Amino acid sequence: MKIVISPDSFKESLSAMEVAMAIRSGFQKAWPNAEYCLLPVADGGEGTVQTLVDALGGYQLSVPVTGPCGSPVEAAFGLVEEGRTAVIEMAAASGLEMTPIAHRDAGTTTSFGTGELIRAALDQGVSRIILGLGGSATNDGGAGMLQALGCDLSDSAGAPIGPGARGLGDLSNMGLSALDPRLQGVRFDVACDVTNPLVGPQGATAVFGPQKGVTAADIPRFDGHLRHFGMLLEQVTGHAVLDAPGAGAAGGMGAALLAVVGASLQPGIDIVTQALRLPELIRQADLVITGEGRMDSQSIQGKAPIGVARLAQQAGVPVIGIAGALADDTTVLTSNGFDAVFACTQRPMPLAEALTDASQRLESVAGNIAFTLRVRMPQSKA
Ligand SMILES: O=C(O)[C@H](O)CO
Repeated sequence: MKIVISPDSFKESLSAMEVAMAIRSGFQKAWPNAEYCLLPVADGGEGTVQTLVDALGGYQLSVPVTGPCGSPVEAAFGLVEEGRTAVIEMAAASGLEMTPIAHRDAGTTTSFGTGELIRAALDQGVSRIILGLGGSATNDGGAGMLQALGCDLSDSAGAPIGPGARGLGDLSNMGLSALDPRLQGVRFDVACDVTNPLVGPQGATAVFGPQKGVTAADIPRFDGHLRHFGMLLEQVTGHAVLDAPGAGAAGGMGAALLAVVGASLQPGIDIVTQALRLPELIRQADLVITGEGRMDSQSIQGKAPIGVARLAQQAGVPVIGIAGALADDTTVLTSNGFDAVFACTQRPMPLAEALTDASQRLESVAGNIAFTLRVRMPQSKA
């Protein structure tokens, strides 16, 4: 039996490779002789650089940039294909995980550091940038990133706007004449973790703002700032961004990249699975297992496990999902490719407790699933 194990990370507790290894350990208890193929995936968010550097062979460079809260941080990006392609994760410079809970305020957090990371890649002379969007601490539409690349975003008095979603509220003018000229010679493939639009009920602020500290009262205001920003982007660049799928990824950074550097926005999982040759490997498998820290209705907006499940479904190979936590109504998952889904918390517990020992819990549930797969119901009782 050949089993492909392709999970995403369990955020804030296990890397994608650690998840894959825990699942394999559990399965080996019941299926010690199965052939296991561990291919951790990512969806454009945190873990994308590591996954692609491992798959394509390359190395990482670390540079100092501005963190989401304005203080200096070290952020790494990958160089693959003999240095011709850079792989950047916006979450490395402007991510939610690097932002302490008490400082998660999308009103002020900035994507400036992502722009600095892009500049560092340009310094290496790359001709292609794969930029992973997702897991951001920001809701600034990528305005900070554009400023770091030379874009003039100013208020009605001509002063540069301040950081974050609040700064965006002062935006009056956009000028691209001082944009880094090296951007013109670079192809941008943007790997989005979601397909949400920039604004509206499914937009960046309404759906992902709350996890970045946006209060219910601030949602309409910040959504309005992003709409104004999107309209200005459309006016200045001629690119339609307001309804584009993926424009709302990473706090609206998808929109800025689409408009200003003519990026192609693709589901991150598609870019990653192609690089890993996952479709081909799944076709040769008997069973596929995937998972993520949480699987719910947000997962179907382009998250990695759904991408893996759909590949398995297309290949006619059974696929099981394992998550730290699941949607109350799991039919949203079973009607989108999964044959079965399991949560690995066996009793109610605080999140902090669930995050510790996640590996053991995962191994234990994987073992139970594996033993269940050995059970044969007598025909008469089936
Ligand atoms: O960063 C975010 O806002 C979410 O991961 C969606 O892209």
